[in-house]
Amino acid sequence: MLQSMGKDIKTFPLPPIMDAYDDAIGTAREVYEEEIIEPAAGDVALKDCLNKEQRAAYDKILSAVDTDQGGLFFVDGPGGTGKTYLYRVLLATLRSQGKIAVATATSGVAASIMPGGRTAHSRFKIPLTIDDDAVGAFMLHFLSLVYIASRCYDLLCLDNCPDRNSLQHITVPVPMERSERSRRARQDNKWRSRRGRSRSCTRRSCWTWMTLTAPQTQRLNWIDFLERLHGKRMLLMDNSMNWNQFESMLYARLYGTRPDVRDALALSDTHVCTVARSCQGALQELILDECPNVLGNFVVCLRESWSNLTKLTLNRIGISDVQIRILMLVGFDQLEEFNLTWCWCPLITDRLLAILHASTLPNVTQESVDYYQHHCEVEY
Ligand SMILES: Nc1ncnc2c1ncn2[C@@H]1O[C@H](COP(=O)(O)OP(=O)(O)OP(=O)(O)O)[C@@H](O)[C@H]1O
Repeated sequence: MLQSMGKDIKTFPLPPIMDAYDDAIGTAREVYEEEIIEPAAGDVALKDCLNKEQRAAYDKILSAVDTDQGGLFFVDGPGGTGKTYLYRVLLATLRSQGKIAVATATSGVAASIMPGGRTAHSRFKIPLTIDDDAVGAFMLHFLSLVYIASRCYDLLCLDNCPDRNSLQHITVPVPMERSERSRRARQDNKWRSRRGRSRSCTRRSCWTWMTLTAPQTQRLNWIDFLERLHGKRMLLMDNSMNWNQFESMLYARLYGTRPDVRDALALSDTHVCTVARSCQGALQELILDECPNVLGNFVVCLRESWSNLTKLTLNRIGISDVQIRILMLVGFDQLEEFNLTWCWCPLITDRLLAILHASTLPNVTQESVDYYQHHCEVEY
């Protein structure tokens, strides 16, 4: 057929692989690859041609990005009504402002018609072998929110979303207004603990608050993950039997040093606060003291084993004025126990967690994947 048109297969070579990424630049590959996409000047100008409905969607979505409020929008319409056109303009506008807009689609064909488009499976490293569409769809949205919340990306377009229902289960958290008290405290460069002691609060805004009680191998992967999300200050509550080993690895990974304090509450301003198994009383105090001052991006609560402490943590955070973007509870069946009306909270079960680890985290070991495959009985 090609020959009949005077062509040859050699006229259509594979696109060249241009991998200019270099670890040494210190930017994550996912961010680098999106940052280098140049918006076509013509695409930015297309915004003047948007029709009324497209313009309304464009304004609403851009406003959610510009005001830092976030949002989850489902753009629907019959074929040929201009959805991809809208994405094209949005992508170009944000990219021309130096923001990172990620164009993904669930099929290669759909991805190829968006500038810089990639399949979601490729972008988020979702394994193609996922057998349950609902899980796959949920993961797409979940990961997109994680990336956006982590400030890696400003906007994510997911064209040809396979499962609109999964969107209905997800609402995006609206960051809470910080109270006057916190603002004043920050201005004074002090905050007052429950017992009236004053401490410096200048760096508290970057706390990442985690409760980690997952198996050893998984825990290390979470550290990689959070590192990638630029979360540097962490409070780890841990009930690991292998506490010393874990703690050493954590410190070595983050700081190249070992902690001074072992098997004790070690709370300081030096980025990582660790709490050992034997210190539950101290931990309780810590929660009461520190939670009102957490302004981090994430609360990650894994497992039920410290249910009471987790509940205490959540209640403390709930009554404070925390700007929490994503709360994940893993393996908690009774969400109503918690006062969660203030926060977006998907329930991540073991199965989802296994996929998350297997697909997105670096250095996932076969051992950790096997662990979940053999121990996961709860289905999403
Ligand atoms: N406001 C507009 N001004 C001019 N052309 C437009 C406008 N909106 C869409 N188009 C054109 O209409 C055609 C169909 O638009 P588009 O591909 O965006 O539709 P779609 O809803 O994504 O379709 P599908 O669901 O089949 O993917 C394209 O050629 C596009 O350039």
